[in-house]
Amino acid sequence: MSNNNVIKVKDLTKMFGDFIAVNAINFEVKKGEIFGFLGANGAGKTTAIKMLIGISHPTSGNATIAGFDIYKNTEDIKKNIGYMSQKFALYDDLTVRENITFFGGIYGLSRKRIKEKSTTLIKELGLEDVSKNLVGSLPLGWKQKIAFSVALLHDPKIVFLDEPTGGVDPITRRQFWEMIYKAAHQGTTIFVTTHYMDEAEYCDRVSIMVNGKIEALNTPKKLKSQFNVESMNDVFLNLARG
Ligand SMILES: Nc1ncnc2c1ncn2[C@@H]1O[C@H](COP(=O)(O)OP(=O)(O)OP(=O)(O)O)[C@@H](O)[C@H]1O
Repeated sequence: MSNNNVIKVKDLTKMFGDFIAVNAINFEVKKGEIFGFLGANGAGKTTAIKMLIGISHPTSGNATIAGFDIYKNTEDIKKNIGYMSQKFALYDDLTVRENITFFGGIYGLSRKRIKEKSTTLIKELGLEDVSKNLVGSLPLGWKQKIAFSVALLHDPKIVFLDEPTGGVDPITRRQFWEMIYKAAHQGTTIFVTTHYMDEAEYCDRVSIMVNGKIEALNTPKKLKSQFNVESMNDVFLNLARG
């Protein structure tokens, strides 16, 4: 195993009673890689992510995140990762700047650093005119772009994105992915779930989970050639149909 692998997962399993939600999954993710974690609804993606970020205890198996053990080093994991999802991102009743300040505080950044980061971030996102507006008043796509930047505030080694672009229009999704590429280019590892197959094409490698198991894992190009199809959508349909 190379030291370049910032996520290492070995036989990771989660059971709820007799039901196996995540069934002995294995994979590794490299520094700066964009890793797509795909699967139909209920395949086990969120359950797996919860174990990887140290908020759910596995039934069995192992994993390390940025070198930290998911059983023993959950606090270190939290300091070294960012997280955002479609369901939880920012506080609607705080302004853009207040959200940045709030999350910066949670991540342990100094007041000075928070101020610097807010100014740069608001400028980079072109949000100068709305920085004092409540986040709840902004379009969903803007919120998700701000939420992604906020998830990167503390310069995490890995960022976990659970359906970050759900419900966002195609143009804004494309802009969101430009932000993902930029972060990955700067060395941040991106672990992303999505139901949009065009987004699967943007990933360096993609795993596809079916009923708790990883049934395929490779680059989009190799997956398409393996299944002898033209698109990731067809790869996905082949696997989901079983
Ligand atoms: N706390 C729980 N107790 C019992 N079953 C659970 C629990 N959490 C998840 N499950 C079940 O585990 C399976 C996997 O759920 P999970 O949320 O991980 O899927 P998912 O791939 O993230 O789906 P989606 O794309 O809909 O978010 C589902 O059948 C779900 O009902």
